[in-house]
Amino acid sequence: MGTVLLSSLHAYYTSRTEATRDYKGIPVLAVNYKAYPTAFGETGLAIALTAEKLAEEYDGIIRFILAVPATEIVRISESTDKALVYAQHADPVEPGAHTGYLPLEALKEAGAKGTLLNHSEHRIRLSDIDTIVRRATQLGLETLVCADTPTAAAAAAILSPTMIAVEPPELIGTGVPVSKAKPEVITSTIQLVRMVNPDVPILAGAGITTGEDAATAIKLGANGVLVASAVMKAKDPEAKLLELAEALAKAAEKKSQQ
Ligand SMILES: O=C(CO)COP(=O)(O)O
Repeated sequence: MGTVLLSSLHAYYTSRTEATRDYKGIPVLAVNYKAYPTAFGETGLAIALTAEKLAEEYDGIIRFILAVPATEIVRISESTDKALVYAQHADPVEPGAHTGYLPLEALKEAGAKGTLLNHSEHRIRLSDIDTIVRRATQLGLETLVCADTPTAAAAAAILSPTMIAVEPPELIGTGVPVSKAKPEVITSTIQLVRMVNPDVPILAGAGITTGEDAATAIKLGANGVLVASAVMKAKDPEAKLLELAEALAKAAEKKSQQ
């Protein structure tokens, strides 16, 4: 790719992402609550309070994101600050006659700081991702776009979301970690995404269960992990969050010394 094209793409990314936080260098621990029974009511809130406590302890070391069900955004965002509350999906509509849809403005009003988009369990069209990322940036909301393959991740990265996550659907919820079973998915994603977007943080997800799984993702070059069942189905979610946070912090520190 020509240098002129690359530098104009870079200027474009900078203009699109300046409304959002600087994630550079700080590993991300993103927890997707999905619609697990523990995601709602008191249990969902308890997990968020634990994450908030850890986010305060690990301030400047780990960035915590909680992608919670739409019904829980108000409750959880009222009790968190350092752990950022995201929605799990947004629709490409403005407030108006759209029964059952989730406009970005409504998510923001409820207290969300961003939204997950295009999860394998809730896919949307590329053109809709483009619209939502653009509008979210204007509204000061972050976007974490999920992709199922390295090429899909690169396609999403060109839209300049706040972050990208690659998650092979066949490993989601299996407890078989992408970082060990399919490390090439992470390394190819990094390689392809960096060809079109030099800065966007890249998370790895699917089957990430232990601190070691998370550390391996960092070793492979990921900027963080997106996890669900390991935390939401844990007997002790607090211990699991701590295990993941400690491992991410250690792996990131080791990496920065290399
Ligand atoms: O889909 C995921 C996160 O968005 C990954 O799910 P698991 O962590 O349960 O494999």
